[in-house]
Amino acid sequence: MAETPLYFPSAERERLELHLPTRKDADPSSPSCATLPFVTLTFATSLDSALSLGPGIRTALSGPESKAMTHYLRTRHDAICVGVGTAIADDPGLNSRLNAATHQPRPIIIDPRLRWDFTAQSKVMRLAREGRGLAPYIVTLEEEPPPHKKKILEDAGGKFITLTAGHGDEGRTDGTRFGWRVILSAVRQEGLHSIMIEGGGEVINSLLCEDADLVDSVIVTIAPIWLGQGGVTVSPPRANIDRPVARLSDTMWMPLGADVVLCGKVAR
Ligand SMILES: NC(=O)C1=CN([C@@H]2O[C@H](COP(=O)(O)OP(=O)(O)OC[C@H]3O[C@@H](n4cnc5c(N)ncnc54)[C@H](O)[C@@H]3O)[C@@H](O)[C@H]2O)C=CC1
Ligand SMILES: Nc1nc(O)c(N)c(N[C@@H]2O[C@H](COP(=O)(O)O)[C@@H](O)[C@H]2O)n1
Repeated sequence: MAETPLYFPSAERERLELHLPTRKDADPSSPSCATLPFVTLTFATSLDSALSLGPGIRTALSGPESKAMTHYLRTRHDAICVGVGTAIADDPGLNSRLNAATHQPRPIIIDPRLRWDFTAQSKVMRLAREGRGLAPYIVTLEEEPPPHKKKILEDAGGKFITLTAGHGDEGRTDGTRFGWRVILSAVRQEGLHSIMIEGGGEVINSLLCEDADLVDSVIVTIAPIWLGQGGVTVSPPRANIDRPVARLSDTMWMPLGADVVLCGKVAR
């Protein structure tokens, strides 16, 4: 059944503008056009900092108004990133279903060991084949992904991006952690100038813990609900016991339906 398109009013679009990538970020003659993409960290959280009821449980937090905002953000970024945990748990579309959307973001899935079976009935591949979204770029450690998977992915316009693990391995012993700077630089090398990072918990916590300065803008939907213990939470490990991980400056709070959206920059 066709989904109803989402609407996001122009007054709210204008309020978000300061927190979004600009054309300058993609203009090679501009100093803003850097070697890394413009990074927006954006997710929906409960009052107890949970993204979902638990690993593997798709949980709707955003109301219709803030969901429309997220789909507007998807039209304003070249790429959209989630971890393999989210790809498996949610089977997300990662496209924009905004009314009259003219731009779709490139899904980037961080999947070092190729756990996600995108070849079966994944929504993101179906949308790509239907021309309603783009096929994913899958960031992996595997130097030789299975040829049949490679063909399916490439036929739809996607690809595997093989990176080596490095910088950031401290927190993991299995050697499968990419440094975020490495991931972002690979994304930029694909000609993508802006990326919204949606989650899930491990993606967000590792990004904030490793280098919150990589984040240019934060746009968080806060939903008026406590999910309770056992959820996937945003709570990055602290490098220094007596220092917070990061603080936001230039904050703007925007009520949207029953939710409130917090925008800000990581204070430097
Ligand atoms: N409320 C919201 O806005 C959102 C909610 N979610 C929820 O989050 C949950 C999934 O979160 P998680 O289980 O934490 O999974 P995740 O989506 O963060 O994926 C974790 C996996 O990604 C890979 N990964 C992440 N960072 C990596 C790095 N730097 N280097 C190499 N590999 C890396 C690893 O394989 C890791 O096991 C789901 O329940 C989903 O519904 C996800 C996105 C947004
Ligand atoms: N903004 C927002 N609000 C929620 O309540 C959510 N659960 C999420 N989740 C993120 O959106 C993805 C689903 O996207 P599709 O609608 O299927 O395109 C999900 O995978 C999370 O990244 N986001």
